[in-house]
Amino acid sequence: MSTLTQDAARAGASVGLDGDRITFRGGRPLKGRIEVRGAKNLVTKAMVAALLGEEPSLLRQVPDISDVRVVSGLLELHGVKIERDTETGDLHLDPSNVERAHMAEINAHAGSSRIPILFCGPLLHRLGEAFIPDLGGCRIGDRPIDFHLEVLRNFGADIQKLSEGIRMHAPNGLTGAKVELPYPSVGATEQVLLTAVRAKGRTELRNAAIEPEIMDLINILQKMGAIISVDADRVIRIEGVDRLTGYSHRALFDRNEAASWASAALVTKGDIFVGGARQGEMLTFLNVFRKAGGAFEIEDDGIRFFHPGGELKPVVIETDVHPGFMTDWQQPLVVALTQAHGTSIVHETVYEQRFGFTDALVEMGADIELHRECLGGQYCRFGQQNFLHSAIISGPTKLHGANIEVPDLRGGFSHLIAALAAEGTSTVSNVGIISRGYENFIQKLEQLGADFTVEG
Ligand SMILES: CC(=O)N[C@H]1[C@@H](OP(=O)(O)OP(=O)(O)OC[C@H]2O[C@@H](n3ccc(=O)[nH]c3=O)[C@H](O)[C@@H]2O)O[C@H](CO)[C@@H](O)[C@@H]1O
Ligand SMILES: C=C(OP(=O)(O)O)C(=O)O
Repeated sequence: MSTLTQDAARAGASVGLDGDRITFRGGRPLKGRIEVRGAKNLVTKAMVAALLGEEPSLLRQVPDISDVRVVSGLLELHGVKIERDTETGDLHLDPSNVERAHMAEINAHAGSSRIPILFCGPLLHRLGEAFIPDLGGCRIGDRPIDFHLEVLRNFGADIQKLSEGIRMHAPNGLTGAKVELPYPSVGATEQVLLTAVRAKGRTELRNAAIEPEIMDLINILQKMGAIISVDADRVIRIEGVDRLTGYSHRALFDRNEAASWASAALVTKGDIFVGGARQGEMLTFLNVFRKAGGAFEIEDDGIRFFHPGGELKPVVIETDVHPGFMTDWQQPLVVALTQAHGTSIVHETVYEQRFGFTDALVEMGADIELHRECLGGQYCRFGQQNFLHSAIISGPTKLHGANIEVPDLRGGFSHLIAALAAEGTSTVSNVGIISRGYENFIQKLEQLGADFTVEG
């Protein structure tokens, strides 16, 4: 069994997906209402933040996704008591008895998610040492952790790389530092936040990421007693405090899931009301969605995304850090762009290998050419290298059914919606991965009228 397949099986099993393969009969518009709950990219970090508190925390709107299960498992190994109500989405985390966990038990979670690297600061504060297994997450580039390790060294951590995982100590505790990131990495910014809040003295972070999920993590840390200020020029300042309490927080909605369903509505000529979606965090997406010919209506309790009839239009997009066009929105939108009249260009500047999913779309009839050059106006780290990180999509092209294998989370969702838009029957395998970030996607597809069979 390949590691990818193992990931998929683990993810699928954890959400009760009967099989790892779905056969779709395409051509029906997706119509109806679905709900999105807390963001995968916030909830998992908020769970780690609970480790820093001296009292229990309550996180609300937690989705039933496999990344949440992986992080719950790791927290439990460290003695955090977790109670979960999947119906309401309430998650109670009690960190009163944080303890050392066995390396072998932690290693059982190796390759499951990227979140374990964020345990470093909280565990160093609580226990003086931490062991971090090899990370997982989507294979959409090399995804090094050099910024994280550099940040932790700046705070005073002593780091040892082992054949499996990383071990670290902080014999003299952790002390605030001045840090400048080479690139506004989401994870490295969170690393600084989760470490600095209880470090001795002040921390100044330059070139920080400012994604909405990071702002919501800052909200949580402030509720716990942290002192954090955010300047307009990507500078975050943190004054370390001696103790933090628990928190009670309603998690920010998953804007990436919402954008994915929006693209599903566009490509299937459908009409989807995404309950829980909000305008503010999706401004950049909504502009592009409108330029591509999609329509939306913003309500107090969600956003209706629909194909208003007429032709879809080509767009030029460069993915970027917030407030730019989020890289996680790119893959589902590319499927819709195969139906636009004209040539679209997508320049991926966040990950060097995020177009692997397009092979399957080409097999289904899409006209997509990948290029090594930066096909966009902005500086990109991948330009002078051998990475196929720009795409030219010419449309409209009829999509027809095919047998395809899901490569990663967003690529997988893209394959589902391509199969739903295609003429004829498609079999999509390795679908368990999709449960990493899309709660109850099978039930949601059913609610929206998709025609499919889950196979064992
Ligand atoms: C669980 C989670 O929240 N995942 C999100 C998070 O991933 P993640 O936090 O892993 O993404 P980063 O923002 O850190 O990565 C951005 C870029 O920085 C590079 N880099 C990062 C760290 C490092 O130590 N060295 C380095 O070179 C990466 O290879 C990548 O090219 O932000 C990404 C960018 O918005 C999203 O696509 C992911 O959905
Ligand atoms: C890349 C993603 O996630 P992760 O960082 O968890 O792999 C994603 O959510 O699209």
